[in-house]
Amino acid sequence: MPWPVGYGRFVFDSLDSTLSEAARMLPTLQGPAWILAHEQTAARGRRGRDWSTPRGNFAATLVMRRVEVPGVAALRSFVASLALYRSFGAMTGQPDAFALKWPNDVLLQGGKVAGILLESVGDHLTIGIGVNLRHAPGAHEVEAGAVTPVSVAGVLGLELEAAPFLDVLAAEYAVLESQFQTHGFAPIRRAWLAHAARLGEVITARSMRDETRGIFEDVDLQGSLVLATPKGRVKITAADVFF
Ligand SMILES: O=C(O)CCCC[C@@H]1SC[C@@H]2NC(=O)N[C@@H]21
Repeated sequence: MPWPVGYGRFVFDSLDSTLSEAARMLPTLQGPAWILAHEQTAARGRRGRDWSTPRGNFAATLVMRRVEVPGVAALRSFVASLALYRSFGAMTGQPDAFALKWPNDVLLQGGKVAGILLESVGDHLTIGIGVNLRHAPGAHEVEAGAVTPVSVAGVLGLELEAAPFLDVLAAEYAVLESQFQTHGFAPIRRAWLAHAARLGEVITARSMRDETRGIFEDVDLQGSLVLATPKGRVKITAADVFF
């Protein structure tokens, strides 16, 4: 797939974090850009957690100017996770092995294979993407009850390389980004839901403050998780989901 027109591409051997490098590079960038590192020494995950990137895994950040209000810009986590889903399908030939977990994890045969962290830097948005291509942390390294981490190599026996993975992901992302800009979130949401894990099943959403258990009914047009609970429909804007 050709590299998408208008996007920068920067590849580093080792960085503290591609998110941090994106923030440092911002003043020099002319347009949206992808920043890849073959190793990260101080990577961060969602909710202040660490993220491990040994060599062989994929770590990249897409940085772009934020033109919408923050709530709309944050919907790009769905654009990015859908692009990841499509890239996995294209690179492995096994799309049905993958599923999407709200808000933006990708699962491979039920285990977490990729995560996304969105950050705002002034009027820019950075979308950090980590994929366990070769290595996955041990189950004891993640929160109790969390989905077990897995790698593409461990589950499918395929040894994918980070740079070609970036080329496919950047192309898939650019197609979806232009769809998002033209048609808004609705088609992205529909496509995302078509690959959602545990839709129609009972799940638990846990935030810093509370825990809600209910049937995973929908993701609304604001990207909120909609659970049907004994007390009625509950919309959740930020939480971790447990199965
Ligand atoms: O907690 C999660 O699931 C999100 C993990 C995001 C990790 C990626 S790796 C590339 C980018 N750089 C970072 O420091 N974090 C993100």
